[in-house]
Amino acid sequence: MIAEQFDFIIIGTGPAGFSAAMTAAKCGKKVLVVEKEGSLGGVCVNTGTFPSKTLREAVLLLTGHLRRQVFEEDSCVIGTTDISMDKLKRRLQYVRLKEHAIIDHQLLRNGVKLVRGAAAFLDDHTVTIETIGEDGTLTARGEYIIIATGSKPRNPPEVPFDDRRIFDSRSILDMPTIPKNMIILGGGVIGSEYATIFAALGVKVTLLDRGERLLKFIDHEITDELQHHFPNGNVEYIANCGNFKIGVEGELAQITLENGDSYSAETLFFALGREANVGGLCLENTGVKIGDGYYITVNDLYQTSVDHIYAVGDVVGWPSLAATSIIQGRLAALNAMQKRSEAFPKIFPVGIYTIPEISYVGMTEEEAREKDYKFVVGRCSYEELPRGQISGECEGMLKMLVHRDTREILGVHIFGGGATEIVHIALMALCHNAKIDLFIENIFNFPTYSEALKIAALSAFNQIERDQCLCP
Ligand SMILES: Cc1cc2nc3c(=O)[nH]c(=O)nc-3n(C[C@H](O)[C@H](O)[C@H](O)COP(=O)(O)OP(=O)(O)OC[C@H]3O[C@@H](n4cnc5c(N)ncnc54)[C@H](O)[C@@H]3O)c2cc1C
Ligand SMILES: NC(=O)c1ccc[n+]([C@@H]2O[C@H](COP(=O)([O-])OP(=O)(O)OC[C@H]3O[C@@H](n4cnc5c(N)ncnc54)[C@H](O)[C@@H]3O)[C@@H](O)[C@H]2O)c1
Repeated sequence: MIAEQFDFIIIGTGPAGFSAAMTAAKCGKKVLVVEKEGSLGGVCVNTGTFPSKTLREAVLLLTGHLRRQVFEEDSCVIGTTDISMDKLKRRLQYVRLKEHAIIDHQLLRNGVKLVRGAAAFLDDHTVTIETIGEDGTLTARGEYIIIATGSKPRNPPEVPFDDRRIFDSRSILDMPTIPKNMIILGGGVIGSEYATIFAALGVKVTLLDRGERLLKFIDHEITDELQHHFPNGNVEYIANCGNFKIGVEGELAQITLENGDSYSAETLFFALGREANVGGLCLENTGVKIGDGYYITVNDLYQTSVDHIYAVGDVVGWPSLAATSIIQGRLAALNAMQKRSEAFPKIFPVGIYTIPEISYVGMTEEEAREKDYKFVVGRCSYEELPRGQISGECEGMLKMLVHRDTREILGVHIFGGGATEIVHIALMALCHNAKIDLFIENIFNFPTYSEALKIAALSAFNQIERDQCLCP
């Protein structure tokens, strides 16, 4: 069989693969994209980012979560309204289908060839594709190949997943009904986001983690705020859970901890991390090396150990975000074409879509202390923020870490409405080594959530001035 020749073969249509394909196609390259699933967009569109964020918005709308706070209405949801899993699933599917069509159309109009099927390497330049349709097995040769195969939930074999009582992040949204109670194992991003979403829906959630606190990597004051404001008080957090055994007892899922404590619920959601999709790629037919945790090893240009094979997105490990995968895909394609030299940004924001949401950029207070920085913390509470009062979002805060001598902003951490949007203003400030004066001297729309940045900057300014007066 003669293999068709391409400038680029890209394996996977998640954010990493899609962005690589578009970058190469816009530069006039002949591009083949291979996708093994029937639907385009990867975990991002089908089981991860899109569905979880769509569920969050749907739950906020249908339960009237904010409205209930503003008008002090009762919080009980299940059984009192027409919210059902079927209704939620219809909304998730509508958004997925819209996105599939957008991706399909954008690839088509940019001349990218799309083949649906599983790709595997024959050698360093050739892949075979077991197509889903009637085309059988195809072979293609690429001058460059970009692996963007993503990740899947890390599911240990001893956990009896049955997609009826015990679920992972792929299957949780296929639950037939909304349970009255749920155990979530894992206080990482997935566990914390879903815990607050289901809690807002009226589900009693028991959230277990082996760590002392949720979301260990974020500023501790922000996690404390999250734990104090769990929606409807419906989340019980159990820290330091230790080893566990998971089973089923009648119709209930059950988890027993090493200290003997046992918890049962209609649903158990296992959310303990993810692992790279490298199985089935036949990487042994290439010189591509796999490193710690089975992630593909890459250099700063996203080249694997074979110069013309690149890898991007979740398959290379941290930070494993849709946000960062998009830029990695672009960088790999640009580097292969030797177009221009851009580097992965040193500073980037993280958005966590709990209810209320969290976002941050830059150093945490704990990091600033460890590094012995001289800093002050400027704060703004949403209770005192006009926009917070008006919108009924009084649960929230913004803290700004500021260097005491230079007045440069070191980090911004936000918990509350608009957090994942306003963080980008802070990002721009950090990228330009801005001082708090930038926020103090410029005019912001009023009333806005962004004003929290101005108030926190003023609060930091006052502390610096006061300290300078005390110690001239
Ligand atoms: C529940 C959840 C919520 C999330 N929320 C967010 C969020 O809010 N914000 C954020 O930035 N990130 C979020 N993420 C992370 C984000 O979804 C991932 O970082 C992102 O999808 C990774 O993109 P990717 O292109 O590397 O891989 P993926 O999106 O996983 O896509 C990989 C694609 O490759 C295909 N593939 C695999 N092997 C082959 C093969 N051999 N041949 C052909 N095709 C193959 C797969 O079918 C898949 O379509 C979330 C993840 C989860 C699980
Ligand atoms: N908003 C976002 O950007 C977003 C949202 C969801 C997911 N994601 C991506 O998905 C990835 C995976 O998320 P995740 O939450 O599954 O993984 P994670 O690695 O973030 O969290 C896993 C959690 O499980 C805990 N844990 C691990 N082993 C344990 C054990 N044996 N017993 C008890 N607790 C244990 C860890 O302490 C950790 O808190 C994230 O790293 C992130 O990249 C991003």
